[in-house]
Amino acid sequence: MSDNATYRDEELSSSYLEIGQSMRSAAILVLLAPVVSALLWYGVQYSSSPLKRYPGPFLGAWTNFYRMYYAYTGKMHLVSKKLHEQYGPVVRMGPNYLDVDYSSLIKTCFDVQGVWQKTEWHAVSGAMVDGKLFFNIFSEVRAAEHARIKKPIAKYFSAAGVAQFEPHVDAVLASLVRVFDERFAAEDGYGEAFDFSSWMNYYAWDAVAKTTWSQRVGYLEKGHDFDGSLRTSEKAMDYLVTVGMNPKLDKLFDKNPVYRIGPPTFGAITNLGLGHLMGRMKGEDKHDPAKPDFLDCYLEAQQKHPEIVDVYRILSYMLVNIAAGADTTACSLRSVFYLMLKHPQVYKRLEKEILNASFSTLPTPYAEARQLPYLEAVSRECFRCLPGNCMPQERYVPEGGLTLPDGSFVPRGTAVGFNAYVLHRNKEVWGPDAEEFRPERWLQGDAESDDAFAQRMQRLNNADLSFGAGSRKCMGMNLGRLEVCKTVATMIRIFEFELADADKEWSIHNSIFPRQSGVELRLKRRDDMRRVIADLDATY
Ligand code: HEM
Repeated sequence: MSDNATYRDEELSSSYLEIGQSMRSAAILVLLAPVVSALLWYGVQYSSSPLKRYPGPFLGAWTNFYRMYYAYTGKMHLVSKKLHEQYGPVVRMGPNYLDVDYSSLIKTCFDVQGVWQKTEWHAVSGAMVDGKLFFNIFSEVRAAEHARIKKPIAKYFSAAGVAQFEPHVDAVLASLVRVFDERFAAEDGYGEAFDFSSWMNYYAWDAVAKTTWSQRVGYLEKGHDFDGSLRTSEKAMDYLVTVGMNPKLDKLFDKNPVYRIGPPTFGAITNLGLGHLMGRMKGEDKHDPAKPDFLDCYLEAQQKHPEIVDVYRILSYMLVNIAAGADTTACSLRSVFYLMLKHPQVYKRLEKEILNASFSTLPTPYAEARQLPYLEAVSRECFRCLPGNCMPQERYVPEGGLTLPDGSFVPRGTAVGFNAYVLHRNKEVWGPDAEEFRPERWLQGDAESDDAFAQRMQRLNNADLSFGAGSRKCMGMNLGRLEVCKTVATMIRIFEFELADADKEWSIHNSIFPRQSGVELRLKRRDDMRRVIADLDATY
């Protein structure tokens, strides 16, 4: 080969090399461009954010994936608490989100007019109906629309309104007593250990279904999640808390118009509700007219407000009862039994109060159970220690902004969140024993004057977020309290309880509702109760 030829070959291969290199560089540039742009975008957002002054975890200030991860783990309440211990009352946990531990702001941020709107976190639980987004009373974030759909049914949730549903709760409670007696009481002494956590779910779901359309779902009788709805509900809540931290992702997963990826839908319960609604409208859904249910009330609301209440709306009212009223009540009942039995002196005192009361009948009428001050104190302490909603209750700062107690100014459009689990442990509000389970804090002290007690209660009530506050306060609070109070009074009157393993701790997965598992109990029928249980069985 000549020198010339060699030279040309080298020249050729070097120009190929150059072309190859520049193509590689171009490819790297193409690949890097989005990353660099994203970093630039994040950088500009970060450095220009008015929330930059607030402390918090580094990643939280950059991306919502930080909160999303902890929501997914079910430990958000513990993470928030730890961050507040580290950083103080205001923690920036998201690019546009401040988690605050100031109960003095509850009145402002949870206003009764609804100026402080819920964030899109809640809207993730909206559903697609005929290609349109449909929001229920919980998920509707627009204040005016929320007020419009709430108005026709609000009165049925008042204390007097829910009193008419008590016979339904009695019927399901009587079944709970019978099922517990048959399955878990021994002839003499305590029976086998059982999973109280699951049974409270069965009970609460059956009870809220019964108050809503006069029929249980059937979990108590069957003794398991026979139609899969309880598992579906857990998955739907897991989805809501996780994707709710990054609501744009909801358009990809749930509201995707091309292909819906998830979460699972409440098919079985929706069909059950729809069946009752259609049946009732045709006069085929038999129920005792002397025992009205929510569905009767919603149909009455339709008569009075036909422009607001159509068939879809009635179904939505019914389903929100189940979604918002079942797990919350189950969680509250688990808390009462677990925390009370973990503190034997509390159990002894409550047992004494209940056994000394002479109830006119069993199940204990709510009007009688609510007269027991220690029972009320124990329930409130349980709501405080493990609130039924352990995720932050979020609102957008409206026009005019918000001045925090430290004097700093938070601009309009910022999301602020109040986690009841954190606020209920604030030592400045609840005292140095805020971390302790101490029902006595809800009672008048021996040396405390009436005035001082009233003032202290006022302070505690103002700081209590167990049922939310303002225009979006829990609509079912009166029913939830009725169920918890009479269930505890009835069960303790009829049975003695103990923890299967006094040293074992429960586990909690926070998915809005703090789902407790591992609450294993044993029970024993009280000596004088055999006859009463037989009578209950015959009556209900
Ligand atoms: C002890 C049991 C209960 C607890 C601890 C509880 C707790 C709560 C909390 C904290 C909220 C506010 C959530 C937020 O703002 O993000 C709420 C809202 C709500 N709850 Fe309950 N709840 C209970 C029982 C019930 C029951 C039995 C029903 C219905 C039958 C119900 C229906 C609702 C509804 C409809 C809302 C939305 C209210 C609105 O946005 O206007 N709850 N609940």
